Amino acid sequence: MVVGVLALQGSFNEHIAALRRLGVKGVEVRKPEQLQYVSSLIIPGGESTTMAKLAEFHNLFPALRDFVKMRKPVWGTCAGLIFLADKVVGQKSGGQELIGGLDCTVHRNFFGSQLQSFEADLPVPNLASKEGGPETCRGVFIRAPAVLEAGPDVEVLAVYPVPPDNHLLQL
Ligand SMILES: NC(=O)CC[C@H](N)C(=O)O
Repeated sequence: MVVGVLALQGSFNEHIAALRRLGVKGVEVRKPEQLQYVSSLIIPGGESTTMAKLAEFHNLFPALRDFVKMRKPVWGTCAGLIFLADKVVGQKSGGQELIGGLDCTVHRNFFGSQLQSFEADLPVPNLASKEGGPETCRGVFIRAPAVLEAGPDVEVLAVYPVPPDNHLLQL
């Protein structure tokens, strides 16, 4: 099993290093043809507008969409999640190209700027009972997006509750 990591911009090195710690072979993907040699793909965090421009420049979108359509496993972290969403709000003017395939609406910068970044423990009871891991998972929210709506076939693994008086809900 070889896991591809989209290596255009952002935290691809960290994902490759995490795979190495797990004993899984991870390879950097920069060209469309490299997708043929990986069984699954991670799209890292970073800056989704920049990443989309680079993906467009390298003509990666058609191959990425085919990869998703073949139902091969794809993991999106932060900017990677934005890439995979069917719908995005809060885009820069002119919009940005998406891969799509994940039936959800994502707000690109829901939690604000870099200064508003934070960490929180998220309860993951279903994961813990199915996989036997810890009851919580540390969430790191760096200029983080939020999933505002998810379709009926999307399984939600963890939720970060936003208080009803939070300014973010007025966005
Ligand atoms: N940590 C991240 O990947 C942040 C994503 C960022 N909000 C974006 O628009 O791309």
